[in-house]
Amino acid sequence: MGALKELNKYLKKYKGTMILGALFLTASNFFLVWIPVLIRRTMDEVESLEGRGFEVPSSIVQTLFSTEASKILATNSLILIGTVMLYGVLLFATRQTLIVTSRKVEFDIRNDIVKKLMNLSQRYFAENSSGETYVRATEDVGKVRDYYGPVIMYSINTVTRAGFVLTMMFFVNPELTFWALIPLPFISVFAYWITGFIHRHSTIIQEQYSSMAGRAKETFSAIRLIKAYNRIDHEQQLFENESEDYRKKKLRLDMIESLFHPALNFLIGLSLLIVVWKGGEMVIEGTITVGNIAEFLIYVAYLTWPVAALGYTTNRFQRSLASWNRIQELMNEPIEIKDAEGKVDQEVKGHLEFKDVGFHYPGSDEMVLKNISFEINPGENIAIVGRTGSGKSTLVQLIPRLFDPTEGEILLDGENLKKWSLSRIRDAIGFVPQETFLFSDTIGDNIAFGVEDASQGLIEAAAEKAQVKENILDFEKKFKTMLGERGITLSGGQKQRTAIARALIKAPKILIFDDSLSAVDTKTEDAILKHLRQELSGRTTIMISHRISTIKDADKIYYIEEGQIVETGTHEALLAKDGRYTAMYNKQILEQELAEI
Ligand SMILES: Nc1ncnc2c1ncn2[C@@H]1O[C@H](COP(=O)(O)OP(=O)(O)OP(=O)(O)O)[C@@H](O)[C@H]1O
Repeated sequence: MGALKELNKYLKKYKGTMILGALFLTASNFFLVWIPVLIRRTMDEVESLEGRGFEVPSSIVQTLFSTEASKILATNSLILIGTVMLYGVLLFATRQTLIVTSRKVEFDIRNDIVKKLMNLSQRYFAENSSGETYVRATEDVGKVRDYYGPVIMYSINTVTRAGFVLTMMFFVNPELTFWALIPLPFISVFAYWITGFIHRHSTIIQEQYSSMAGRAKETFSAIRLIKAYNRIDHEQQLFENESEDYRKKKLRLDMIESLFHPALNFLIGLSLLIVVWKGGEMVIEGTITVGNIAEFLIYVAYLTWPVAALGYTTNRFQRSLASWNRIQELMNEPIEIKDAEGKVDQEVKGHLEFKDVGFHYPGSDEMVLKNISFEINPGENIAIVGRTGSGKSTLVQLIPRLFDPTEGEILLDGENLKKWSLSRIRDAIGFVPQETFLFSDTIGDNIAFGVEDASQGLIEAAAEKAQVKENILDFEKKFKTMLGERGITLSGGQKQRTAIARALIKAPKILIFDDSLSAVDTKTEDAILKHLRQELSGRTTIMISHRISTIKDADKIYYIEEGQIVETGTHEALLAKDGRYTAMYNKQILEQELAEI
């Protein structure tokens, strides 16, 4: 019941429309029940004319209203047409209010989910697969929408229609009503059972479909690898297995669905048979008229859908609740990284200080960073080096608060990062991550990503500084060249330089390069660094690299090993120490010499 209350919260905004929709639906059912009455009246009135003889009318105009019989038929037909039209208009109004509202609520819920997801910490995304998250925002929202739309609409429909129809039936003949109603509960139970079965199997089929689609997606993404390794037949076989599984499950569901309507019609037929049989006896006894039987038959037909809908709706309601609970789990996830109350919201100068920072990833006890302490003055240029897996990327991810330290604190301009306005910090940082991600969009828009309404001049200047402008101008559509699935694929080095341009266009106070030049050759690297040096002056810069040539000019270099800073100093000072840094340097010099031979 608590969940129901929560579900209904979303309806508050649309209360007026919902009430209006309920009134339309009630009114439509009110008019509907008069249709059988009119039919019965017509039949009975026409029957009463039997034996009185008919005058043959000479024209259509004369037909209408000219004889007593045609007068009855014409009047009743007009009333009938009017009633049916009124019913139709009200039904249209019902769907336009109730179903349209359910779409609006669906829109609201989906927006809330996406907003929540955007603010959740990296921990959530590490613990939940992107597939699960996608299902929450799509399928689960769709199933919850069923509650606001069909479930509410069919429930109101069942109650009001059954109310009106049963009243009319009892009014005509309570005994015949009793007989006619006998098969109806079976219809309801049958509909409940069959929709449950369909739902369970649809879920299985959906999962199978996702698995098949996932395999196809992976296969096409890796098509070059598959061809190069001559695994086409093997992959084809794997796909066929998945496809065959899907086919079998789908056919089983199709069979059950094909049984649904004949079985339902059989039960409805049973009801109608009882009415004709029992009603026939009553006509012979003189308790009811032939018109009453026709009237009853229509009433029974009217009742069957709402009664079947009872089972169907109960099932859908259960599904909506299950989906709602899954959505609630997501909505109740704590937002761990957020603005503090009374947040610091001022211009960032770029002074950074790590104080005894320790960190382990959520779900793991292993400390990836231990007792990290260092300070960077505004405009200073520092570098972090170390072997793979030593914790370099983890360290820089703490600065834009993608994670918070588990021990110690990080100060920005003397204030703990946690006290700062999140958007202030993130706006002040230009981050070039280790793995470049480019959107399926134009190169220009990819560069302009972090800046609202960036001018073409600004985009081109950023591309120039990142040494990628010439490459872009070589493309036919230049900055309008599409990237990604529907466009071209950039080389690794071009991608990295586009990502650097994306960071530079923000003109940020703090720049972080996480191994951002690994895919460019040393000549291009030199050219980029030369340009960057001017760009970096006045900005706090942290540069991670495996290549000593990239960072040797830094104001200070930190060598990290197993999450700890083990050596610090300028390039020269570190070489003089003849420690790990020197060993790394010598190894790289040797490798370079060997490559040149
Ligand atoms: N999300 C995560 N959950 C758990 N452990 C992680 C996660 N990300 C990284 N690690 C682990 O943390 C350690 C440090 O990783 P990190 O990426 O910071 O190293 P790195 O020095 O940047 O390495 P590289 O130079 O290869 O990029 C590694 O042992 C890695 O396996």
